Amino acid sequence: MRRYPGLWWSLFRLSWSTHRWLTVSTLSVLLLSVVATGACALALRAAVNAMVAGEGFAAVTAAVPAVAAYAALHVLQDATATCRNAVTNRVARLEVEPGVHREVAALPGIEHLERTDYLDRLKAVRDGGTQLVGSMWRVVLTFTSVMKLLVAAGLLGSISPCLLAFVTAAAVPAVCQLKGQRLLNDSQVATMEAVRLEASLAELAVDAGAAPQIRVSGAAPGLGARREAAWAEAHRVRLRARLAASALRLGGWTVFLAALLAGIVLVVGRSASGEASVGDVVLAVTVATSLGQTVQVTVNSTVATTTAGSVIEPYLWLRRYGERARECPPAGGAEVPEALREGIRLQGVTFRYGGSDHEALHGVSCLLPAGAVVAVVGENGSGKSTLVKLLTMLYRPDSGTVLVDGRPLDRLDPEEWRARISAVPQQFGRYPLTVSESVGMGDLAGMADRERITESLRAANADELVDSLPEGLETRLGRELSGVELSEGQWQRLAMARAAMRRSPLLLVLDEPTASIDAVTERAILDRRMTHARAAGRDTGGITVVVSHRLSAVSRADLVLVLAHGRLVEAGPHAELVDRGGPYARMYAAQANAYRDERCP
Ligand SMILES: Nc1ncnc2c1ncn2[C@@H]1O[C@H](COP(=O)(O)OP(=O)(O)OP(=O)(O)O)[C@@H](O)[C@H]1O
Repeated sequence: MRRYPGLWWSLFRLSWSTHRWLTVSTLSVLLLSVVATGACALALRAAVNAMVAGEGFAAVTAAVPAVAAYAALHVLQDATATCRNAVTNRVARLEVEPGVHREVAALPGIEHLERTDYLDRLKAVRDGGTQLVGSMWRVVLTFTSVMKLLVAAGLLGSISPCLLAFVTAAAVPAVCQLKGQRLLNDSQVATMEAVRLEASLAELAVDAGAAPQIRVSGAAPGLGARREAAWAEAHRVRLRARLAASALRLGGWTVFLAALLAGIVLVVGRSASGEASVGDVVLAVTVATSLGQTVQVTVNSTVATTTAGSVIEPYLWLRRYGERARECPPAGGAEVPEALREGIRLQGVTFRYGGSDHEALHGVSCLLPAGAVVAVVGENGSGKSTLVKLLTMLYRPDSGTVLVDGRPLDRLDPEEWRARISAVPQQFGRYPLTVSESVGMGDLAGMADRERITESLRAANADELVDSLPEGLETRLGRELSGVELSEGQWQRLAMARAAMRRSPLLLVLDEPTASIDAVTERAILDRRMTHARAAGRDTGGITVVVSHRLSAVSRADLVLVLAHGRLVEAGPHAELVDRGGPYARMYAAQANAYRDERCP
């Protein structure tokens, strides 16, 4: 909570600098409503006292401002809501939410996009801009409500100091409601995991990718039961908290109403004994009635402000995360070489994902020679993708160093390094664009170069695919926008073509680039890429790293790195590793036997 005032102040400044007139209007109507509250009660007292004294003209003179202030109060109530909503929505949608998206995109690496703690908070904040800015205006509203309470206290105190005790009673419902809200918040936090599980299982039930296996295995009832159990668990805890909060609220308002009644009885008694005027009675009733309303607004604003903690906390967390990420930018100072001479050297590279209990890579040391085609193989989870993520600077090693021709990778500017590399990641994007746009995105500078796009498609064996599409390069892709839907392997070929847009990268990473492609085409694509990579590598020393499970497809690589449980267990050319009879030879023999068995049952 200590950082909340700072956040509200920065949101107010943002509101002031971007939507000044709306901000001024909102503040003005809020302040006018405070003045109108006091003016209405005072004018009413004067009118009633004049009437009782038989002073007709004075009564009418006082009644006019009383009616005007009363009318103004109602108009201002609507105007406050309209102005507040308008400024809140504009600042949230036009400033805060786009700011969050910019911040996410500006963070170096992708670690944050794979961390559930980051993603959970991002989800809470992404569409919560209105709640965030609204919380700042709620604070302003609470201030004006407190000012109204002070005005009411002054007016009641002018009748009798005893009535000030009645104002104190107004705090009881506020405290009770806040306590109740805390119970509700705690119950939300306690059941967050069950709610998340319920939501994930609900999504899984309608996920097209998961549907075939769910149908075939008959898992739907089991998943449904698990989902219902998660929902019931969350519902039970939340219902109990809601009942307790309602009981507290009821208790608080009962105390307030009892005090209200006692206050009115007191003033009527004083009036009967001549210590107070009839106008005082009217004033007390008017103020007391509006006090109830003011207390309600104050309580609601305070509760809404504390509820906004569910957005404010994640927002502050994301900001701190961004600040910390920016505090340790790449040291810089080293330039990305024009061409590689030695290659990329890994020295004792160790890495563990945030929240994971084991190292994905442990003490990996090797040289990826300039101009070479390097295959990275190993069983599932052995660390292959992690290795290429470190090479593409999506993550940094926890210890150890990656040297690019002797220059520490983490001293290169990530943007400059990425401008000189190219990659087909394991999870490639399916861009819902036209074919030419989808491929051209591989190098924005070449987006308009049709020849280059066609060449890139040829390099990925995707030229025939494009010829078969209704509008060739201009065919829109993706089911979402009524475009043509491609098969997994066809999408993958487009991703390969995208990576081929950069002609001579210093590092080309192909992480299972052909996993969804049939074995014959895979061999053809990889052979073609390797030939191209070797030719390009001779000029620039560019290195090609291919991650694959099909060992026969990468047997032509210059160097094979074999990973097991995050460790480099073997390295060398294919033939040498086969002769050595170690883990690689065993994996290779097992795959060859399986292939033979398949062909000769
Ligand atoms: N985002 C992540 N958060 C936490 N742990 C992760 C994450 N990604 C991978 N891991 C873990 O790191 C280890 C290495 O994963 P990696 O993806 O590098 O393996 P891989 O060899 O590429 O596997 P596969 O052949 O299945 O693609 C695994 O134990 C995996 O569970």
